[in-house]
Amino acid sequence: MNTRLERALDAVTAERADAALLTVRGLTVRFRLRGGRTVAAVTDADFDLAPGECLALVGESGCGKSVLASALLGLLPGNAETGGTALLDGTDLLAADEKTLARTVRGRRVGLVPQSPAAHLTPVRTVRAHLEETVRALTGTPRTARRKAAEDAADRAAFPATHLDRHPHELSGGLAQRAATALALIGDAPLLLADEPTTGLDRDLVERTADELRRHADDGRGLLLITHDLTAAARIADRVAVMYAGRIVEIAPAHRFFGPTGPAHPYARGLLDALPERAFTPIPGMPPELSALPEGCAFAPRCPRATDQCATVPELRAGVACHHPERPRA
Ligand SMILES: Nc1ncnc2c1ncn2[C@@H]1O[C@H](COP(=O)(O)OP(=O)(O)OP(=O)(O)O)[C@@H](O)[C@H]1O
Repeated sequence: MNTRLERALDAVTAERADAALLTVRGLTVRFRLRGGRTVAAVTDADFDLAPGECLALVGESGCGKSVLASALLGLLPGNAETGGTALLDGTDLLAADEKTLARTVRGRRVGLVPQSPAAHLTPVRTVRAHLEETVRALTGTPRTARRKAAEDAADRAAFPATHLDRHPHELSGGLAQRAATALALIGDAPLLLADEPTTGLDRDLVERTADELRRHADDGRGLLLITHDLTAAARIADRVAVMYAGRIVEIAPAHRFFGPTGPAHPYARGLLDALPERAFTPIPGMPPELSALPEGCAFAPRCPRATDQCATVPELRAGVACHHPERPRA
């Protein structure tokens, strides 16, 4: 990609960020464990999401992606302590009380495709009953039109009409995932959090689901796509945020991240190099325990570029939190 085109795309990205739908600043989540230990699940996350934008949140298992999404919906367990702000259209999601979240936020202003869909479906109700009830609760569609609305919702998420009368335990993981996506799309919430929405799907369904989520964003909604699937992220994301050990370590336009320029953070480069279609070289070592984080940059023990300077935590500057960011690959 030539630099003029890159600059033009960067300008579009910057313009979008000016009109943020969601503004997250200093989002921090700590879990208090018995015996006084603390899990630093999310630390100082800052990002914006504009209407019509898809931000992909990527990173290895356990780095805090789902906890961040749960914090935005007020769905954290009792041992969690949350700090920072997350403004959605004037409401601070982190400060809102349970009544506000239940009545006006969840499903209506913030939709969720949960990571474990089976756990979010009621075992004794069919998929059709789930869909019709959600249509009733979120859209006020009259009874006579609910059946059709439920079938349309299923179709949007590629859930087969032939399986609508099945119960959750009769669904494969991929079908449960599609049912959860159908439910999440019903309220047409301005912000959609999709936590691993393509897990358990074959590649063609991954693409179909990702494209449907992208269309949802194209209609002017914000989409936070939490995923391990960098191929799905490359397909639909406008920007990519990379988390490592609870912190966002890089946030970059997707065309730069996945294009010839590549990411600047050594961890983000490692994630891409681990892909089978790239170098297929895993990052050595393991992420640290979030209850025993090292001093300084948490990636330093695995980083080929680490120096003594990395004994202090690098701030996120110009989209990257690293003392020794990689130079762009021309
Ligand atoms: N209730 C809890 N009490 C203590 N620690 C928790 C709790 N819930 C989550 N954690 C910890 O928070 C960290 C972040 O978990 P999270 O589920 O957000 O990771 P993730 O990046 O979404 O991983 P995955 O992709 O595997 O879902 C993990 O170390 C997890 O063990």
